[in-house]
Amino acid sequence: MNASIDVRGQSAAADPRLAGRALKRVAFSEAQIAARVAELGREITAFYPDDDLLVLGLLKGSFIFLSDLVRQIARPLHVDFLVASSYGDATVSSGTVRLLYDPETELEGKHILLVEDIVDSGRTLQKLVELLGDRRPKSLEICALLHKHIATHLDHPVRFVGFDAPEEFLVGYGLDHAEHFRHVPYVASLQ
Ligand SMILES: O=P(O)(O)OC[C@H]1O[C@H](OP(=O)(O)OP(=O)(O)O)[C@H](O)[C@@H]1O
Ligand code: HPA
Ligand SMILES: [Mg+2]
Repeated sequence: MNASIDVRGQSAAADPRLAGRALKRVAFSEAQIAARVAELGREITAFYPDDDLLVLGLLKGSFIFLSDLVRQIARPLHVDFLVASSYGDATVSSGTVRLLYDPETELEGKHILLVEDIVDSGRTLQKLVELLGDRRPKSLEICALLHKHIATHLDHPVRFVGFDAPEEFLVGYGLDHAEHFRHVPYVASLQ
């Protein structure tokens, strides 16, 4: 295992969750994430004027972020999920975003907040924004924990961003590589 120690006070070496798999360095520690998620919750609470907010979590990657984030939003809301996949076991997008589950909730006339773990190539977001836009929501905003800022073809701004992310493949706090590392409580670069 690579024994590099994180400069932000958390180490990915000697973490029993990794089962001997190497991670290069911690990019965002548990404490940093918790503080930023609380700030995002305050920003989102202040942003929405009335009661019909539907928070749509994009699975699988957003499952931890979403569950932490909604507990920091101090207003009524509903939660539903979308499931999409494009990476499989790879560290680059396959280019095809497969929608595996579509929410049953009526979206028309509602404020929708789509919650993503990471915006990388932007393909996933672009496809979902087109799909959700067709359902005539009252508003559609995006909240992403991590944004690599390399997407060139996003029609819709990402209104709420947790952290600007390095151009490295990141895992932990919901993000996987070949389904490993989702339960790691910090975000680390793979290699
Ligand atoms: O901006 P993009 O290049 O499209 O990448 C971002 C998306 O890719 C990942 O999903 P993945 O296909 O790995 O599915 P998962 O959430 O189940 O891990 C990630 O969780 C985002 O949803
Ligand atoms: O950096 C990443 N890590 C995990 N999943 C991802 N999906 C797109 N980019 C990433
Ligand atoms: Mg994935």
